[in-house]
Amino acid sequence: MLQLKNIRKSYDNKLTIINNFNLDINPGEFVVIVGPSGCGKSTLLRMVAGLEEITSGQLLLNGKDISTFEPSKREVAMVFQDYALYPHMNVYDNLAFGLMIKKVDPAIIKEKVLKAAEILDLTTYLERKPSDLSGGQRQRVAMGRAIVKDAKIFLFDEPLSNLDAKLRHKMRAEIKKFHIDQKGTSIYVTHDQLEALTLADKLVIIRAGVIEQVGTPQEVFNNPKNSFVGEFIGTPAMNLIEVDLEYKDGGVYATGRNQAFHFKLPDNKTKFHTEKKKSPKTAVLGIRPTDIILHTTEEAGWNAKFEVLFTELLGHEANLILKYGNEELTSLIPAMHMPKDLKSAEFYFKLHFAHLFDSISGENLNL
Ligand SMILES: Nc1ncnc2c1ncn2[C@@H]1O[C@H](COP(=O)(O)OP(=O)(O)OP(=O)(O)O)[C@@H](O)[C@H]1O
Repeated sequence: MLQLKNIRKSYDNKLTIINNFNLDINPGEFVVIVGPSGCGKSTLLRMVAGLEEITSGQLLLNGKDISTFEPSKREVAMVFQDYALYPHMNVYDNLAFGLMIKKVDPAIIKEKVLKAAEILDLTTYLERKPSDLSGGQRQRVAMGRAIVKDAKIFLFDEPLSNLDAKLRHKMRAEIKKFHIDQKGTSIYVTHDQLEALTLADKLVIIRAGVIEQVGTPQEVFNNPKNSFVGEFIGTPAMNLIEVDLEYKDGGVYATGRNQAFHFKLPDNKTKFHTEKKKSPKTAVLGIRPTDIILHTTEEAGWNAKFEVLFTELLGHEANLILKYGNEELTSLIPAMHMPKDLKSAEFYFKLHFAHLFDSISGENLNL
């Protein structure tokens, strides 16, 4: 088990990049750390690898503090975004190099390299230089170097960001398979929330070096702790709409700016009032694009008319940009449901899936 306890990183004791970072990582877990560019993800990973000094806090591996250990003594292997392959060496030597430096018996090196090459389907490329490989093959060589190290913990620093979309999708599946086959523990850093949702057993969302939420992808997606997480996870991004709240007739009513819509909130969204006895005058309504659908006559209630500003056809889905006052909302609907009259189409908000966030702190009012 790997534990990060009160980890802090600052440069020159002034600029704090990571603050009070606490995380438990269980054996065999695939942990994905996701956050916007510059939030400290790579720094965190480099501290676990031993490539960056930890300013304060503890890094415990099975209870033992390894925060001052040399990288080679940490049982970790890191796969970098730019693969960090030696350009003048062929694949075999790239895989073997780390072991050669450690003066491992050549027969054992050969055995390990050939095994790693077989696992990663690289056997026919062993003589090639990195420049003669595709992006995906280079990525596999980088993973091969992690395998031959016999590491228990694999660290991935945005390993797919240099690949095109199709290959990224393929390599994502390969990395997950690699993790399962190696029976190791993986920590994977990305700013791509789709990669995060699809790979993680445990998802960690960070902003400016601080953890915003930890949970399974489903937990985080269904119950975002605040509007930052709600907007960051899920694509297209969650719509955030400022609303005024009114408390009357035993219910809570929300009104959009410019009176664009007015509706009673479902009971499961008003626990902040009924159970926590809070009565804020304003809030931010978070609603996912897939929860704004075209209104049909069977559905009663929470509907409003919008102009469709423009449409993006994505094969079987369509992204609609709706005009709301001076703002825009996004709706994602099946392409076959495209409205006929784009000037005035009626949409239905699935409010029982919406979220209400505090106007100032952004906290989910119902959690
Ligand atoms: N040696 C350094 N001295 C001062 N600041 C640094 C140093 N190295 C990194 N930083 C700063 O630390 C912050 C976090 O950097 P880091 O590379 O960890 O972010 P990241 O979340 O991995 O970003 P990205 O997704 O863009 O790779 C950034 O603001 C960066 O400018």
